[in-house]
Amino acid sequence: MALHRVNTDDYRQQLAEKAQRLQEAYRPYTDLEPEIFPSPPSHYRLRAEFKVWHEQGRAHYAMYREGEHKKPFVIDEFTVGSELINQLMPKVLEAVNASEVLKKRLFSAEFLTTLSGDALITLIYHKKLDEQWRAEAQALQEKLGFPILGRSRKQKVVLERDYVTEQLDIHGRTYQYKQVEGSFTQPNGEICRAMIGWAMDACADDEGDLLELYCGNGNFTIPLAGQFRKVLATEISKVSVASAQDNIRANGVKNLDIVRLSSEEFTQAIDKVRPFRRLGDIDLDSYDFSTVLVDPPRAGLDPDTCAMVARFSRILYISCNPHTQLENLAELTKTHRIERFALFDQFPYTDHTESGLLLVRK
Ligand SMILES: C[S@@+](CC[C@H](N)C(=O)[O-])C[C@H]1O[C@@H](n2cnc3c(N)ncnc32)[C@H](O)[C@@H]1O
Repeated sequence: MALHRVNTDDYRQQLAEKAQRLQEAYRPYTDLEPEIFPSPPSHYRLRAEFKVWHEQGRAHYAMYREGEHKKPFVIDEFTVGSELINQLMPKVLEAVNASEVLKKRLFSAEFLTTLSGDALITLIYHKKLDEQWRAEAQALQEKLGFPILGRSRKQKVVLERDYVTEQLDIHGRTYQYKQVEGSFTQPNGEICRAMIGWAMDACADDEGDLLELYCGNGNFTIPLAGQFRKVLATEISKVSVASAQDNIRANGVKNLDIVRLSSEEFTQAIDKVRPFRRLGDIDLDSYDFSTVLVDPPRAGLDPDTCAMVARFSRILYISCNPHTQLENLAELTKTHRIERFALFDQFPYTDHTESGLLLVRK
């Protein structure tokens, strides 16, 4: 289904059906009913990417229907996108259509917004971006009051900044995050808050140290650091690690180290298969890990990481793909039982499901 327009009256029903499907799928491993975290029924997506379609000299936003990748259809609203995306869409399009320089060979427009009201617009072209483009994009940026970023093959033109700043209120505290264009950020802001709050509750009476793999920009790590003695987090993306370092400073966190290591590399490091210079002076033996948090990409945990994670007393496993989480559960439930089970409706009106599990050693 194309998601530019949705029927919000169906929301509760589709969520109930999704919860039932999830419960059925996990029944081999747990009798628990999932705790359900609903999304706002509209305007929940903080980022959006549109194809730009040119017709009779005018540019339009367009999307593809699933399975129809040759023929996009033109849209003029995007009800699942944040209010701010919907406010910016016509303004950007009007300015593009009023300027040959901004319009010519523009093929994609991306919007990144935050719950706290920040935004960044990326315009992507099939042409080299020159001084004239820069001047016109600068004028548009000033008119909009939000930064514009230009991209084309091997070119990235940052006029003001290439990131947005998010502020999330969770359990009475406000956390600040730098979110860089092109790097991973949770698409549904309210669900992101719910997931972090749930993870904090799941670790509330934990003592010891936390290890986090796939930590992104420190989205979970920074609030969770307040609940542990020491935290070590790892992530593969250079850009996300750099944002995480900035986010540590911005939030005044003192007990957290972030290292750029893939989960496969971290598994080798902790098993002393080989040393990693990227660990610097971090002594892995100085940690008394009680909990591991994993939030892997759709592929789930590779077999070696899964086996390493199974050595922890408590495993907090956030997943955007129940199929791979279930594959990992076949292994993890040999040693652990599921104590908490949650459904976060990150992607309403689609079959995509985000789930959370707390596994505790039997
Ligand atoms: C689903 S995102 C979660 C990020 C973070 N937990 C958050 O809430 O924003 C998965 C993250 O895993 C990272 N990643 C992908 N493959 C990885 C690997 N093999 N090892 C470590 N990190 C990886 C991605 O760069 C991405 O930041």
